[in-house]
Amino acid sequence: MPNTPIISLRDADVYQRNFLVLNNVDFEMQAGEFAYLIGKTGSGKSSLLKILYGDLPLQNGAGQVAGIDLENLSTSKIPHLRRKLGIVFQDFQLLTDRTIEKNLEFVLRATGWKNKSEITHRIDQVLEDVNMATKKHKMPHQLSGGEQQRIAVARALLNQPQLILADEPTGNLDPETSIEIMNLIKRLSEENNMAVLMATHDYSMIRRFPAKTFRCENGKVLVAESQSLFANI
Ligand SMILES: Nc1ncnc2c1ncn2[C@@H]1O[C@H](COP(=O)(O)OP(=O)(O)OP(=O)(O)O)[C@@H](O)[C@H]1O
Repeated sequence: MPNTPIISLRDADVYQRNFLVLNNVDFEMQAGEFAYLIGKTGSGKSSLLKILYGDLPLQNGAGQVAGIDLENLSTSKIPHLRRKLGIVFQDFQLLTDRTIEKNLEFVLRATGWKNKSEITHRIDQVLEDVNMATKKHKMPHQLSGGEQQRIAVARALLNQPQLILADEPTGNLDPETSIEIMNLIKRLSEENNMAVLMATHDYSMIRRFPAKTFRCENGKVLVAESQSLFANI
């Protein structure tokens, strides 16, 4: 549907157990848009992302992600939501006991893929997308942090999502590798018209790759004014 936002929240409350982390959140992102999510430690960035990928329930308010309603999202609907998203974490979260190929195959099978040759083909495609085709048979521990994050990005791409949610994806990487990963995510977002919402503490990345920036502050999510972003650094 044209002009349907990829993410919308209306008057949404975000709880961690009984603790109200964010309240009356109105938030919207359009297809293909790239945006940052900033805010102090504990301000609610991860909690907001968790609402969007169905890891926390939306208790009050309305919301949809990639056309799926977040209100009353039943456990059985969560896999459907997750197939429409790619998620990238700070700590990569690869399965350490199997090769890169088997890591990717695991996700495809868990999301309903059955045909062996289609699985192999899709794995080769995403590894090509992140320039990691030669690492297919390696174990995660044989790769550098930056390479492991590339594989995590490839894993996020498997089901051709319209949206990537990234929680501090450069948080464990050195500055040079962080730039590489940012270039990769930016390129993939542009090539595939894929929206990206990236939580980060890394203002040097925002400075280098400027984009719309939301800030979690005092229980609210606001669009950050660009001139105030770098006032303190
Ligand atoms: N599992 C949990 N149970 C109870 N409270 C939690 C839980 N996880 C987070 N919180 C609380 O919710 C609030 C928001 O946490 P959240 O992890 O969303 O912040 P954040 O902005 O992502 O922080 P950081 O930058 O440190 O990752 C914090 O006060 C935190 O203590």
